[in-house]
Amino acid sequence: MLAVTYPQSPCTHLKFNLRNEALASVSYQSSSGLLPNRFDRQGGNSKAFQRYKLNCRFARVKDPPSPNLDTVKREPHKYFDQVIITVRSGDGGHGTVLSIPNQRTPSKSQGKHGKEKARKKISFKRDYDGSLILPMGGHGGDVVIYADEGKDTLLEFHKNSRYNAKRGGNVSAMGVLTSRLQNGLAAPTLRIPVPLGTVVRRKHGGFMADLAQPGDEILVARGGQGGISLIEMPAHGRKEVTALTTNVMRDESDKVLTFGQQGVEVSLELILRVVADVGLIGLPNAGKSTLLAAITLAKPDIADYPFTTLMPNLGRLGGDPSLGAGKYFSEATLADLPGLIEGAHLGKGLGRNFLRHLRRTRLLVHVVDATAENPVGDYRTVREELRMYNPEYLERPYIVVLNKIDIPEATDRLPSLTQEILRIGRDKTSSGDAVQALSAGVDHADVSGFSEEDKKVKEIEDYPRPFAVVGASVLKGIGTKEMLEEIRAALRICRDSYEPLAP
Ligand SMILES: Nc1nc2c(ncn2[C@@H]2O[C@H](COP(=O)(O)OP(=O)(O)OP(=O)(O)O)[C@@H](O)[C@H]2O)c(=O)[nH]1
Ligand SMILES: [Mg+2]
Repeated sequence: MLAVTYPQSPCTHLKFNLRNEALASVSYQSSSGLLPNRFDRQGGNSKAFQRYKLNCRFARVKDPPSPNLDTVKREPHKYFDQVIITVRSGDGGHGTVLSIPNQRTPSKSQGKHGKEKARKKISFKRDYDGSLILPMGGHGGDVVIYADEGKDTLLEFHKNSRYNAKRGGNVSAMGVLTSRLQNGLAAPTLRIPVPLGTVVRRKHGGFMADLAQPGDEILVARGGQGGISLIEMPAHGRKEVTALTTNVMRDESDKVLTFGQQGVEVSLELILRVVADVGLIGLPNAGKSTLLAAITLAKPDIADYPFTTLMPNLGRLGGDPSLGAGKYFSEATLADLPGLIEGAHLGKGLGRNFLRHLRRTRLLVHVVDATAENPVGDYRTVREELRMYNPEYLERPYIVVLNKIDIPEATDRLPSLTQEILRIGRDKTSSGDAVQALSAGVDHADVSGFSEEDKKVKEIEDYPRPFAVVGASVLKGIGTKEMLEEIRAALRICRDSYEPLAP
């Protein structure tokens, strides 16, 4: 079934079956009214969308509208970071059947020159052991997938999901064996570039490769071998076809074939895991994209509605001048991820799809909107989502940015919010992991005097406290310098404690 969207009415989805008959037209609004059209189009895993999907399977439109195909555009696939492609390596080129040319014995009358001429005629290509070398069909093209720094997304694979390598060339000559016969041309390798951090898996099989570094590559389909050539020899008054090698293909009647081997077709799943040093997380609208735009050259979409960011944006942080040029930490990559909401680990919002991008990050920057109704509750929600998705993410060093402190209401709350957040999580003296090294360097606020309720929550919230909590307005540039210093300091420590990064 093909889902199409009319550009004029972004909330309308028309379902078509393969014969292009419309099955139903659906229009819906989110109940909260919060979700913008862009989310509606992309957020197919929202409950509302799934319910409608089920309903519309049974609904048939009596008079299917005949859409003007020029105005219909395919809805972009929501899983931009996951795609299935089919690749096929090239078939091998064919060999041929050749006959030995007539080699008349020179007569005595031809003299010395005649004998030499006749000898030249039979100087075919021979192997080291003297056996004849017959030309082979060209090797079919292999298919290789490689990591390319110039690629950012897998989107193009949704438009083109089939890749065929070329077949090898046939042996061009037919007929008589000569010394000049060439092998068929080998087909070039089909090289498919993918972004760094792409994992290649067989569709119905296992893991094949993790293309994390520039130049990483994997041969996913080997081209077919070129067909061999046969030689026709006169034997007992009739001609018999003989293969000069034992490595031959035979048909059902045991006849030796000169056909090249067929290429192979494989379906592959490509999964993009963003490779970044720092992952920006937080609820929708917290200001993650604004933060990225403030400290890097990236230009992500920013808007005052949730789910503005639909796919991760990457930005590069300039080198730390205090370390000097050429020092081991000169820059870091930041990934701004779509906002997480409660239930993200179950696939709500856009969350689950993107949570896996955190896997390759060393440091998390958790952005909290300090003007929100309950910033500490929001903070907890996101921590809880991380825990539900993968408890290891909770152990990852992180910094909390209390954002939007340009608004007076947030400025007033900043000290109390900072205190509250610093009280959540594992005590710096409790046994821990490498993150403890980070916590040890932090001058945490006074955490004595927990209430009973706090103590209970602490049991669940058994994760390290943030490396730092900073107040900032990334929009107005307030506190961004301090925030950057904290990010850099944390990254320096991460580099020391977490080499090499787990794949
Ligand atoms: N007053 C104020 N507004 C801010 C600040 N930072 C961001 N905003 C505003 O908050 C809104 C959301 O900002 P985004 O950067 O798009 O938020 P986001 O976290 O990337 O949102 P999603 O992509 O939806 O997850 C925009 O209108 C920003 O202008 C800030 O420091 N102060
Ligand atoms: Mg954003």
